[in-house]
Amino acid sequence: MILQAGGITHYYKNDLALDNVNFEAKKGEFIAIVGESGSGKSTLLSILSSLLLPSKGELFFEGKAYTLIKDIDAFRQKEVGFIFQFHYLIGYLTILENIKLAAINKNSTYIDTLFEQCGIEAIKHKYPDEISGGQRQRAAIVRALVNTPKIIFADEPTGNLDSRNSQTIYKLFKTLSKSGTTIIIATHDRHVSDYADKIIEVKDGKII
Ligand SMILES: Nc1ncnc2c1ncn2[C@@H]1O[C@H](COP(=O)(O)OP(=O)(O)OP(=O)(O)O)[C@@H](O)[C@H]1O
Repeated sequence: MILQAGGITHYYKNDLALDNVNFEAKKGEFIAIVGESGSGKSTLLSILSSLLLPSKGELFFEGKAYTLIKDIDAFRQKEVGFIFQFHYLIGYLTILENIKLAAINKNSTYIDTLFEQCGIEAIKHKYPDEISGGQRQRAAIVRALVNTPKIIFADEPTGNLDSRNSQTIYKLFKTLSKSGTTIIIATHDRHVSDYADKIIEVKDGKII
């Protein structure tokens, strides 16, 4: 297992958002966390990705407890990648400059390969407001991949895309997972079941 979580419980002040959740992901697995609004998907994803500390529970990355990871900043920069509903690209920079900003290793050949893989090589010198929403989200995927993470976490990555663009993103996730990157996404979109290896449904803070 690349990621294991046990007994994850989370409270926001006194409100229970997650109740004793267990979760595991294998290398190269594409897992979708689905559920109604407010069910706890984002909270679970934030905890799994180390952005939020749970009130209770244990997390392990490649068998090592998160609490024992000495350099959590390096972990977030190198081992995992993040994609959000809003791409957070910087409007003053071209797509390529946005990617290079995030890249530890600025090797252009590797970055070009990612652009090709995500089908957006033609727009790399454009600015975010000159391209479509689907292209912006694919640029955010290139950025998430640039430091060769082992796991990609995506929170509502297709939340502002139409169904055609959503399918392109899911297909890309599927291809990435087949080449060994673990993909964990939170989404309302049940069409993801056509692509994901595993669907986890969250309801009222519990996995059902
Ligand atoms: N920062 C916060 N402070 C207080 N309560 C919160 C906070 N974030 C989430 N909650 C509450 O925790 C519960 C789970 O929220 P969460 O955002 O994880 O659900 P979700 O399934 O991702 O919802 P959505 O699909 O609408 O994003 C909800 O009851 C929500 O109101």
